[in-house]
Amino acid sequence: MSLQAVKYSRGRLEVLDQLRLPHEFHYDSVATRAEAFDSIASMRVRGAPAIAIVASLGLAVELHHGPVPGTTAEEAVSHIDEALDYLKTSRPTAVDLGNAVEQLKARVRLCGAGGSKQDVVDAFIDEAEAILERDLRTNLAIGEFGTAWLRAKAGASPEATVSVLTHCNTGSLATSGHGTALGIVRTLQAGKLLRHVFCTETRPYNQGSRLTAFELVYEGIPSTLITDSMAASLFGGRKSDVNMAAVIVGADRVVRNGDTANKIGTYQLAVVAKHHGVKFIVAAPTTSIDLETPTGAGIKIEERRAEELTQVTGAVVRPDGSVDEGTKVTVATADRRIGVWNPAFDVTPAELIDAIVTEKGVVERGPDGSFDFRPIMAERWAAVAGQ
Ligand SMILES: CSC[C@H]1O[C@H](OP(=O)(O)O)[C@H](O)[C@@H]1O
Repeated sequence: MSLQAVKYSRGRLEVLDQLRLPHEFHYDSVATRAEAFDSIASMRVRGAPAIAIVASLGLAVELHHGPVPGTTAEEAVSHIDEALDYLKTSRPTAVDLGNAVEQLKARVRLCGAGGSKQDVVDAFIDEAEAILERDLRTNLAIGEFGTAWLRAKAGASPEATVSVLTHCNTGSLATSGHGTALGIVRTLQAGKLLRHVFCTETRPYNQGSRLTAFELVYEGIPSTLITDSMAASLFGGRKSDVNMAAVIVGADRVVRNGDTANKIGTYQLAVVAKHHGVKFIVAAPTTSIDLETPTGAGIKIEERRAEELTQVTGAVVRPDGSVDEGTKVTVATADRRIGVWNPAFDVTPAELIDAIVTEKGVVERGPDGSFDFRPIMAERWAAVAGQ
């Protein structure tokens, strides 16, 4: 049984507050679009698929309890469109949220033509619940495809188990369950192909040390936590008994040529992996693929507030190691504060990625150094090409 980022039944959504992990296990009730927005923007819930799920279900719960303004189907469609446009602004980089918004809008528009106001509300709730239900199946398929690829291309076998490194958190706390990159780790473990998984701390939010380590220990998966700066030494000094086969990461947005936005620090892991001959694979549902953006240059990278770097776990650790709980830097001292640059993501160029594992199959980098998603996303390609 893995940890659950969300608990949902029709009319009720509870979201695990990941800012409190691993010290405290607390679920917030989310019953409105505003509560869903705040949970996402504050990163109490995070992870590209989980963000889309909470936004969709948070609005579904609000609509379930009503009242929904207006009397006609058209008024209901317009009300929902406005709410979805608001939720889409909660975090800009992960494309799953934008794709879920478009999927939900299309469903209610279809129903709005000739249906009643209640038909539109029911259609929205059904579609939001379908997004939740589909996510777990997607992650299990990613796990199977990724494991098969590692067996074929990285020599994973019960006789020659492999070690992998993962960055950030892409497990049950970032999805509806099983996970994407961490889903491949779970499937490797279930198939007795995993020797060891290394997870990076993933500063400054510490998704690795607070969330991934928590998931791995919770399930007894053999694992070691390292700081983000230790990866090169791990690969460079890797002993044969580690058998480091691949870096496996998630994605917030994969664009048409395969360039991939993911947690800050991913790009440097790709460079180090290339230097040391370690495979580098991205695990992402097709809902994380944005065919409308040609290259990584078109990806908006979210920048977050300086305090995420200057305050560690809500306190400031003084030079002598003592902790000052909740220290706030006042305006008077602002001129003495260090400048901070805090991009939440970076872009790994396609040329550094060996394969992108989706629920519809694995796409490998082509001879021209980019990726061709047409074989697994023909319909979406046609729609984009037709624009
Ligand atoms: C399957 S989660 C994908 C992706 O989302 C995470 O970002 P954040 O924790 O800021 O929401 C991270 O980049 C994961 O790789």
